[in-house]
Amino acid sequence: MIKEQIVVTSAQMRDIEGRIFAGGMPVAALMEKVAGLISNRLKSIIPKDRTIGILVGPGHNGGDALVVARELHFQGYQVWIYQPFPKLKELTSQHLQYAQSLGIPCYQELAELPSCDFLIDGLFGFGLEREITGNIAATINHFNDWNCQIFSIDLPSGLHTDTGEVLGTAIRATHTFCLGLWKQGLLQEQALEYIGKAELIDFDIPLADIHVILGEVPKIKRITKTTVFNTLSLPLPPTTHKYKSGHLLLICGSKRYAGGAILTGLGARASGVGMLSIAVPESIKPLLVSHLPEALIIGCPETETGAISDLQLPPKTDLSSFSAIACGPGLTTDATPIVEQVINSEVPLILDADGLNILAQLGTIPTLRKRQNTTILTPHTGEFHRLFPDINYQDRVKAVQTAALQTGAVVLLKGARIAISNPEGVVWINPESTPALARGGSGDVLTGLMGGILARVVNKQVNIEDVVAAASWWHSQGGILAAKERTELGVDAFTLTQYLMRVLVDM
Ligand SMILES: NC(=O)C1=CN([C@@H]2O[C@H](COP(=O)(O)OP(=O)(O)OC[C@H]3O[C@@H](n4cnc5c(N)ncnc54)[C@H](O)[C@@H]3O)[C@@H](O)[C@H]2O)[C@@H](O)CC1
Ligand SMILES: Nc1ncnc2c1ncn2[C@@H]1O[C@H](COP(=O)(O)OP(=O)(O)O)[C@@H](O)[C@H]1O
Ligand SMILES: [K+]
Repeated sequence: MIKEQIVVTSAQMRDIEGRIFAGGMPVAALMEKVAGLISNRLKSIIPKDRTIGILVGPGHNGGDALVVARELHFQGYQVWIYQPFPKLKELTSQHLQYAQSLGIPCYQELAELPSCDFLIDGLFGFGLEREITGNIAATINHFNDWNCQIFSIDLPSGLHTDTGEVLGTAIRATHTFCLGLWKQGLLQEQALEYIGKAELIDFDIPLADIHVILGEVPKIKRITKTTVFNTLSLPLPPTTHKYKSGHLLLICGSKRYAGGAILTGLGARASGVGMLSIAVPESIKPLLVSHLPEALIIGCPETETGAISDLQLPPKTDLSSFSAIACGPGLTTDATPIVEQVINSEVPLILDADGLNILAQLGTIPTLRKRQNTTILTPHTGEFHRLFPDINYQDRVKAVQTAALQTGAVVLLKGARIAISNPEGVVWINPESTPALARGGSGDVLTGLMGGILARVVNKQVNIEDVVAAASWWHSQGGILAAKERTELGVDAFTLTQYLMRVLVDM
């Protein structure tokens, strides 16, 4: 298990820390170690001639901040401390006393504060247990109005450690140094505007202690590069052939939405799948052939509205000839019988877009209960609500767990932080993405990419949720790379497909 993959709640973090202390590690020694690591990171970021304001809370988050203040003071930075609480935990109080004895200016009143270039937020960490109100809330709002960079220790003060919810008010950090293990709240969409750039400060928590509290296989994990690499099944075996590298059937597109079929096809191409077949309405077949010459384009009879009316596969082929099917982008809801047909097949299946809208019309849970093989659903929040009107998707982790449990499918909820669950409640969260992906068509690319990976590895004893996670990570990294080179406005869905391969090259 890799530390970067692990996600904890505040209760789990407290239990893990409890084991470290029970093992004999002195609390004060751990605080020195943690704060030493934070100070070193800060030294590498903040130029020497700058003034740093340190915000100190009543608990050990404040203690960490005071050790940081001391270390930066000795390194020659101009440092001041703001500590508005009447009562501090003992260790925190001792560090405050020592900082005062060193002559570091300490203030209790906002009005007295000098200006500064950077703020360090050590008001609250994972010990925040209730809404922030009154003076402290006003203080946080005041600092948010200062136009300077804020580094939060562990998490921005005011965020709920598990849900990322703002408890009254919260520091809007530009950087967050998460301590030891990733806190669940930092991966929730509602926290994103507060955490800035987040990084993990690894202070050597023994894996044995983590295992005791989280189990050998933790339920909630962050997707990392390693997850993806393990899933992609590389390098290719030297004696492979095209049918051993998977055969994906895409069912997508209509006269109205022809572009969606192209984007899904280009996403699938990037996966390296051995064989790609794409079923589309006959009238758009020439268009698909011109964009994807390597794919077998199956022109199907169409309805008056230009949707596929009959899945006319080539001779000697039926649905069971394919390793996986991805169905939905651009279909329109006129293709209902086609979606019913693939749901009734026994082939591993991804449903997206209109595939999901049709599933919702058919009745999500009873329809999926009939399926024997793997099903993956990839809704955005609108589609999720249509599929699961009774599930509250504010808590996205719980929402995907419930949806997966109810349907037996692997469920991916799209958004800034994609959450994925299998029916046993094992969750992956995609920790990094870019709003540059919030554009029409980028979901089609994801469906194709995921379909291709699924077809390649489905018979190789992989966990299906790992495939879904790998596709999500790869897709987001493609967006991040494209945005870096082309700005956040330069990542249209076609361009995104051109960056996917680059992600692997850089890996
Ligand atoms: N042993 C150590 O030195 C370590 C310290 N760490 C730090 O310790 C932190 C956890 O420390 P604590 O458990 O002391 O908790 P915090 O420092 O997060 O805050 C708890 C304190 O805030 C008070 N409080 C909670 N909610 C409040 C509210 N809404 N308004 C006013 N006061 C409120 C509590 O009564 C308590 O005094 C971590 O976040 C991290 O920064 C660990 O990460 C690493 C190890
Ligand atoms: N704010 C955001 N930050 C990061 N990724 C996003 C954001 N908004 C959307 N995305 C991603 O963009 C894709 C959009 O997919 P979708 O909503 O299906 O669009 P479409 O159907 O037009 O292709 C998904 O992968 C989603 O996770
Ligand atoms: K903090």
